[in-house]
Amino acid sequence: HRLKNRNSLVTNWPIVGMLPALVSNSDRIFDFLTDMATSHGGTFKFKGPWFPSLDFVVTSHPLNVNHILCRNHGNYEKGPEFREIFEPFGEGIVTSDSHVWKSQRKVLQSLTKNNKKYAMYLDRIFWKKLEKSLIPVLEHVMKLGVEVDLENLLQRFDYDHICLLALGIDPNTLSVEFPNVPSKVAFDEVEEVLLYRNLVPKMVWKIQRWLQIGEEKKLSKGLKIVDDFVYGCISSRREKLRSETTMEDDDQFDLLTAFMVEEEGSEMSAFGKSDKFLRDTAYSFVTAGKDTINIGLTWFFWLIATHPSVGNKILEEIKANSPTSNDGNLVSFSVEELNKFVYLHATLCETLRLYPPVPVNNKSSIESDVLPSGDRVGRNTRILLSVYSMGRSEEIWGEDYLEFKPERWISELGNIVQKPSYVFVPFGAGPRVCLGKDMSFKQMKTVVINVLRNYQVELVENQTVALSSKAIALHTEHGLKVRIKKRCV
Ligand code: HEM
Repeated sequence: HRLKNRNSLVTNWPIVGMLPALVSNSDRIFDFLTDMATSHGGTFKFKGPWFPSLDFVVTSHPLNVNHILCRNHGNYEKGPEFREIFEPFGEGIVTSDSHVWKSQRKVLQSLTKNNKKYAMYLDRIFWKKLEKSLIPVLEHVMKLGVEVDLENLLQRFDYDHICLLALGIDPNTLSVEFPNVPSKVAFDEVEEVLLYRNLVPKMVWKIQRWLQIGEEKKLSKGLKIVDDFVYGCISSRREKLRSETTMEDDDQFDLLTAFMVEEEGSEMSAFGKSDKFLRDTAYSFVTAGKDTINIGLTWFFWLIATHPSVGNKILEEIKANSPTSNDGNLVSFSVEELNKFVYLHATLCETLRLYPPVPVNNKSSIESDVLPSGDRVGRNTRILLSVYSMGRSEEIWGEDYLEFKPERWISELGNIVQKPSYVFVPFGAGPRVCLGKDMSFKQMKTVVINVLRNYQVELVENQTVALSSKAIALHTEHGLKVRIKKRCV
């Protein structure tokens, strides 16, 4: 075995396979995947125990990623194993495949891209949350002079916003009291257990589920709370729409309402509208959107605080493109106006390169295939596209790949350098690319501009800001402690 494994960073042991290496690296899992992929030319085959199988392929090779996400995407799906682990998602878009995914995608795409009512509602609720929750809470902690966990604050902002967007209800988790709202706590707990299911052999979590012990007991409890919350929103929305002959609150156009009010025969009503369908769609949407923007922003604020010259350039850009008098009012920009913030856009891309909120994109092959790297994958093989490793690849980004350098995104003419979609994939690529991409950029920019115009965000000294090992998304381990001070202009 020593001889066989002499060129590999991990040993493939009899019976247990490479599991010991995975377990001993579980606190640095994304770096472990990066080490594995890099030392094997970008693609690595992980051998799990003999039984039950835990084999997977991890790749960060751009041509393989392009092949899987775009060129031969028909052969790669989320797969039955992924759906089994993420069974709380039901038939929602995030876990579904084939015709179920196609019809959901068509409907959600037409809603998010072409529906004016939805776009207006989206802007309105985002603005309301910014003006009435985020800024007042920042103002409050500034006046008290206390430290605050910026990640926690931004998470609450995202959760309230995505619930308003999908379910039409504001759980109000972002307020000066920082309340522990049961639905949010439960959503987070469910996610933790799903990560656990990813890391242990199927047999283990299935036995725990059958006996209702350990993590699986936590999952059942959490899911009950989440389901009560989501089904509650569905029935109160139905009730409200039934009791109104004309839609009183015509501005309310959340996801649920959109499904309930669309004319028969339109794409949105084509599904039928069972409560279970609405629950699965809304659940997927909330989960896809609740912990992405805030992760991007958390790492952004950390990176600019640790690279003050970058922060100063962003401030100059904000000053150059904003109304001259800063009277403390918030400023809103159209997408076209936001395009002028080239350095800010570059800094956000650089942040997402090094800290992609979704660090690993899961796929599964349908038929066996040969990847462009020459690696063969069998039928029904689990494949992890390591987006995190791609962002830290010397081959893709050059020898300064570990440096935080927004300039790499700006051309000599001062425009954004468009990277091929398969080397920069924090939002995925191809037919399954993220449906919230444009909205995310718009919201991240608007939050940054309004926060930085009015406040200095200072890191609390002597804290360790590290990647979390307990989440599917790229959270920090202990949060991001900051102090907020008024910006003097
Ligand atoms: C920085 C922010 C975000 C990042 C980095 C991100 C990233 C991703 C990634 C990697 C995927 C998986 C693509 C695949 O399966 O190949 C995805 C899918 C998706 N995202 Fe996002 N996302 C973000 C924000 C959002 C927001 C705010 C929403 C909702 C409003 C959203 C809605 C979705 C949906 C519905 C899908 C499923 C698409 C499908 O399977 O067809 N995302 N996103």
